[in-house]
Amino acid sequence: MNITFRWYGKDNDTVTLEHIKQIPGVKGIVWALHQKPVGEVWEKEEIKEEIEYIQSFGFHTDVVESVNVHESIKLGNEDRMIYIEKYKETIRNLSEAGVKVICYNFMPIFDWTRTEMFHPLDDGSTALFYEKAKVDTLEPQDLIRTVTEASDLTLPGWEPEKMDRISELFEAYKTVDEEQLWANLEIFLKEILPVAEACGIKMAIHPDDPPWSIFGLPRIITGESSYEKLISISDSPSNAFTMCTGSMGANPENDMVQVAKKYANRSPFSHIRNVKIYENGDFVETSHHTQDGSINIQGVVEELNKQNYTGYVRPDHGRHIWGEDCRPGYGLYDRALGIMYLLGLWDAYEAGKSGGKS
Ligand SMILES: O=C(O)[C@@H](O)[C@@H](O)[C@H](O)[C@H](O)CO
Repeated sequence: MNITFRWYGKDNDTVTLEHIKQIPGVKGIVWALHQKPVGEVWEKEEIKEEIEYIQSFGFHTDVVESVNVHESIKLGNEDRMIYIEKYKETIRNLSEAGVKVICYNFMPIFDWTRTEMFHPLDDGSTALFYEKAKVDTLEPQDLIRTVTEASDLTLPGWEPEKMDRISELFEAYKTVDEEQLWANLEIFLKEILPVAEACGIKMAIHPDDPPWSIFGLPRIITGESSYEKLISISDSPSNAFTMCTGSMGANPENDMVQVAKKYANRSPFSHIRNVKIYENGDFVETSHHTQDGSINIQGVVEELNKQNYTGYVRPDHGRHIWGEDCRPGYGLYDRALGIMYLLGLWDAYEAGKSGGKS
């Protein structure tokens, strides 16, 4: 288990690399060029500058999250090949800089979706919250306002340029159902995977969050059957997954321990976090502690340990605790606590293997 921490870049995050350096066990920074418009090539010089800065703190820069996929590719527009070619160039440039894993998603229009960014919890902290009835009745514009007004810093996947084109995009997606979206993903994968494979890069697709359709938009990376379909599209070692316990696990039908058992070997990157799911379909993000949420985080780590998992792992969304003012879900403190929990579990399972000697 190679522990990493997501960081949004200088002047784009309330957390600094100096802070992250003080969390035990963190080996690498999960990074991206967040200022790049979606679809543009990430140039060698700008990649170099970013990774040199991160590496000067002693962190590796093996994992990029995300290189976002241009909407034209997901929609299957006429100009998609232009963006696919640019994506390939970015893959090549990242591989030259030593990157090993690129996380991406194939969700139409929105990235992760929540109805409240700072929902109060009983312990006095706040956390991201998804209220099903609200999403079922809200207009997308209202939701966009909730998400974008929650932070002065732009949230990936919710870029203002894209949000300005929202009606146009909804119109365009009227002709794209699940089957069509799969077909568009297949074209994208068949184009980029040979390039990624030649470069030794794993393309780790992130599950849809939440893993069901919202606002009538198709969502296809939702559970084990999606993984099987992805595998059937290409058996390239570069066709890989980001296992995200909190995204896929928000649907209680997805047993994340089983998912880890079956797919950890195809997941070079894992996001580990917990959510508490309510009977009405709402869910709230909790601490990583297994007993606080609905996901068996302990069982997932046990499974990863059994498999001697060497992939990259990061704690994911934390609560906002101790008065921290931060990006929604991306504070320092609760994610640092999450890491300590993951490391504690891991070390205990390791010690068990060697009869108590760790
Ligand atoms: O929930 C989050 O914050 C992340 O896990 C996603 O935004 C993730 O970075 C993207 O979906 C990957 O493309």
